[in-house]
Amino acid sequence: DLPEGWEERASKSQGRPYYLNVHTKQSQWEKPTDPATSQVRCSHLLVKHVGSRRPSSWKQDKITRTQEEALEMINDFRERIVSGQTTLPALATTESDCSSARKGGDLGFFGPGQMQKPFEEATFKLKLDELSEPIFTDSGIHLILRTG
Ligand SMILES: N=C(N)NCCC[C@H](NC(=O)[C@@H]1CCC/C1=C/[C@H](COP(=O)(O)O)NC=O)C(N)=O
Repeated sequence: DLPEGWEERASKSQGRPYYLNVHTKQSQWEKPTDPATSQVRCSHLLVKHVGSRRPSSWKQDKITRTQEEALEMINDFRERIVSGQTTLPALATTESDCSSARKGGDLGFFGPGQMQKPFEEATFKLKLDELSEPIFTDSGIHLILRTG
């Protein structure tokens, strides 16, 4: 039978089973041979505000914008990505208040317990290549793109 963390699911369209990683909700056609990983990968764009746990960044030594202004910026950025005018990695490079900006927002792989809960839960819920709604953490307001 299947290695730990995998479940077999009947595919409606293809008339053959696919396999679901119960930790990351990712699915695949190939029958798994290894235990399911609980690691996911994402890139994010963070806009900090005066209420952020660390209201400072590579962009701005003292961040004074309000949470409301940060949300307006995040919504504008999200529109520009959804409309295809730009991409999250490109925008994160110049606009993100996180040091990951220098890597297009890439945070690498992480598992449960590493990131603040709202961020972790949002990332695990996203499908591959899906862009989140604005996500609020103590760091500020994020857009998350699931990449792995
Ligand atoms: N494992 C990896 N790659 N790095 C460790 C991340 C530690 C983690 N960080 C976060 O949860 C915030 C929200 C999501 C991303 C993130 C990035 C923060 C945001 O900036 P800050 O509020 O710290 O100034 N910058 C770096 O940590 C935490 N448990 O505090």
